[in-house]
Amino acid sequence: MTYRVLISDPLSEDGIFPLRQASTIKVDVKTDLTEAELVAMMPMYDALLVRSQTKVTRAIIAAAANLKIIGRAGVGVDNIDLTAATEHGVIVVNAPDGNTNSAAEHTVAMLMALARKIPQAYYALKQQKWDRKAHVGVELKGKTLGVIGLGRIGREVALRAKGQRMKVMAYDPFLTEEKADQLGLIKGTVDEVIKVADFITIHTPLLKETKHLINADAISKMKTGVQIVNCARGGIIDEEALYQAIVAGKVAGAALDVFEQEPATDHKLLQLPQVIATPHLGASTIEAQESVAVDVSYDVVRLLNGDLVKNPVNLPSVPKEVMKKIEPFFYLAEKLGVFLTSLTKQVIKEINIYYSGELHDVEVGPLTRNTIKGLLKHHFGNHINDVNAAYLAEQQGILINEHITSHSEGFINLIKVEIKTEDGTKTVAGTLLQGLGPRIVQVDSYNVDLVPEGHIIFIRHQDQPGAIGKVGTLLAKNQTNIATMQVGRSTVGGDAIMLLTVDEEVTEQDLALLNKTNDFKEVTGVEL
Ligand SMILES: NC(=O)C1=CN([C@@H]2O[C@H](COP(=O)(O)OP(=O)(O)OC[C@H]3O[C@@H](n4cnc5c(N)ncnc54)[C@H](O)[C@@H]3O)[C@@H](O)[C@H]2O)C=CC1
Ligand SMILES: O=C(O)CCC(=O)C(=O)O
Repeated sequence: MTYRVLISDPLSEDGIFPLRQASTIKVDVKTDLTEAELVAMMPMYDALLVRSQTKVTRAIIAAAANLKIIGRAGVGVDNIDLTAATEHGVIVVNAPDGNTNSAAEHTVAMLMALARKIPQAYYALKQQKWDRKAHVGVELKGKTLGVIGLGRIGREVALRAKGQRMKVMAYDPFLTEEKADQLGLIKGTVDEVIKVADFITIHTPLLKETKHLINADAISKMKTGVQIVNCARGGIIDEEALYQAIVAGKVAGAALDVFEQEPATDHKLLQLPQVIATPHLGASTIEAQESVAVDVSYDVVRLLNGDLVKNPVNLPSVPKEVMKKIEPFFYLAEKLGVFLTSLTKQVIKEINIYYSGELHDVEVGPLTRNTIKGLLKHHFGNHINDVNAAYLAEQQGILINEHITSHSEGFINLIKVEIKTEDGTKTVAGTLLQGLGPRIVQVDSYNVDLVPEGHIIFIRHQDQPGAIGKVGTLLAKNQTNIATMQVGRSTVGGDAIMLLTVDEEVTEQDLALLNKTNDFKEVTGVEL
């Protein structure tokens, strides 16, 4: 099998060696494609690798029938329609660490260039103007740098600013006093930071909450003469508000690597002498480009080999050691879902999954996704996978609850799945027996011992003499051979179940024959 990978933005050739050397992968590099061209080409590709130029829209994702993974060689994934990717079961990965250093260095370069008006002086000198008065700057030493967003890049910038003997005050929703002390900086709220800072640098992602975080109101709270650096994302600063504040003399200068609309060649901010700018160059170093390309390439190779990816964006990442513990349960979880959903034709309203025994202290999210996949496979076929299982369930209005209990009913580990439908509640439970593999051990209130695979006939009936014999005789008429059989009953003569495994796929004729007798309350074929 050969997988096809499309690289639609310029990536470091040295960085994509993991793809080039994989014998099962064919790489095409085609840049500057329009959306329509991508829509037309995508059906033949299994993976798409981009930087920030390609806008991976819903239309492109919807057209990509074979697409399994989108790799973003960089941090920000705002050029990818994540909702559409999740909905279509396409995993998105990025390279969160590869360009941190380059982006931090670029920010510091912009900060220093801004403080000392280096680009303006350079530009004047190139025009043969030796004007020293016009380019008097300010020192960084002793000034306060306000850092909004203290993630990977923000932290590196803060440390470098301390090297310039600046005071650093930062805001990040995850910044604790302890962490701030360790880093030698002051923790503040956004308002506190922007009020005291002489220079402000932004390092958040562009989110609903951060869009126009720096707007006219925020600027009005800043010191007159403040200077602002944005090497994160255009759109975090309200560009019109910044323009007006610079013209009014409130903001003394701005250094911008990013713009709300890129490319931004004729932006009015660029007309202001107080604004210095670069065309989104934060990550543009040989080292960063090689590093991010290597990281996403390896993740594409991992996924296409059926392995776990390292940097998923639309799936929580699970540490390797946890994954090792829960991976053996994936099969069981999915089969419990398939089994249970086969027993009802009603719409599922609620799913409760109980994890117990040795599963009580692990990250069970991946198991839940496998269970949901099993439960909904019936409706969504191969379209459902780990990436979109929870999303699709949510879209159907199904309530999903995970319960961690210590009560494992005598088993070392137990997964119990309960669904609520118009019909009432149905449950199935399974365990992983050491050395023996997975078993279904409970169906509703009946204890059973069933290997969850193959062709199964599930029957609900009244406990009475001859019931078992009748099933054997009827199936024999269709030449259907029973491999194993189990019965369970609530009380003598009460409600009972039969679980038969048969050699071939359960046919409509088998079910029709059993149903015709009216001796059985429910007859269902289950394919596991
Ligand atoms: N100019 C360029 O070429 C590059 C730009 N970037 C951009 O830089 C930004 C930061 O990247 P990283 O540090 O790698 O990301 P990160 O994920 O490590 O850090 C982002 C931080 O922002 C914080 N944050 C989220 N919402 C916030 C809010 N409302 N207020 C304050 N903080 C908030 C998060 O808690 C997190 O600590 C991203 O927007 C990324 O796309 C990254 C690399 C290169
Ligand atoms: O690919 C690039 O050069 C942009 C890098 C960037 O903005 C990011 O990684 O978020």
